Amino acid sequence: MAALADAVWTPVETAWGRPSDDVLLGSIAGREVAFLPRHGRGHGLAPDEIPARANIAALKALGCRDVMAVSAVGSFREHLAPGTFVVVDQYVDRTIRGGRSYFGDGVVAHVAFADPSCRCLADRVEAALVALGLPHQRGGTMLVMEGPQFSTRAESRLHRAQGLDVVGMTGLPEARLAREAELCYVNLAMVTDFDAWHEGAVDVAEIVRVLGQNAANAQALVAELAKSAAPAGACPMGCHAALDNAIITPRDKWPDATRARLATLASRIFA
Ligand SMILES: CSC[C@H]1O[C@H](OP(=O)(O)O)[C@H](O)[C@@H]1O
Ligand SMILES: Nc1ncnc2[nH]cnc12
Repeated sequence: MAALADAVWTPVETAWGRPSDDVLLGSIAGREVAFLPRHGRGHGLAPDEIPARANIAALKALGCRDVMAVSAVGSFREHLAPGTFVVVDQYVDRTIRGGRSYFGDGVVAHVAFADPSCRCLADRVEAALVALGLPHQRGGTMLVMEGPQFSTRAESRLHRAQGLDVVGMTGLPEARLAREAELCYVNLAMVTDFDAWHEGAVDVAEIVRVLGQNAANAQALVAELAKSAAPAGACPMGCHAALDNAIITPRDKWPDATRARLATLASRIFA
């Protein structure tokens, strides 16, 4: 992230443990920006080893309001060629990993997740893509698979026939947790390959090559997004009030330890 001024890698500890790595804190055009590599620097964490709860909790604790997640994805569509960006608006979950909620342990909550992406933040991401002239599609459904192996050809053909757009391994539970943490969240997926439905097979070397070719575009996009104005006050989509009407356990039944942990995530309710 060359655009990040005065950048410092900063350790963060959360009630859900340490995030994937230290967080790079800096600023772009006077706006504070935090960057967290979800696989860690050097890519030492497999998709199911990513501490997603700690990652989102760390960003929340640092005062982040908007989270743009960037993911490398395979494409199920002929027109979504490598190098294309997709502003993801829906997900289909094929993961089996745990750690998908901050709730439980005596405090039960069910947040709405019908519209998993923040439309206001997606508007700003789209505007940045347009400003930079980058190939993109606004909206698209990401299939999140467990991995770490890529899909079989049969799985890939099935998911393509189901009308899904892209496939990745990390978009969930991240988006679920961002909603519970009352953050605005959108995933910007960068297509690195046609998945196995296409000829040939997916190959990490090819993915890394395409990522390398498009890293400058992704960085320029983050810089452009940071320059765009966030709406003043609470998110009009309600992201900052996601826990209103979601908690079913009465306050007087909340165990102290759980309440204290949740207070680090949503102090307006649990502090
Ligand atoms: C390097 S290919 C597989 C790997 O790439 C994607 O990572 P991310 O979502 O963090 O960009 C995919 O989900 C897999 O984890
Ligand atoms: N084809 C693919 N399947 C799953 N995750 C991916 N990340 C990048 N390409 C992928």
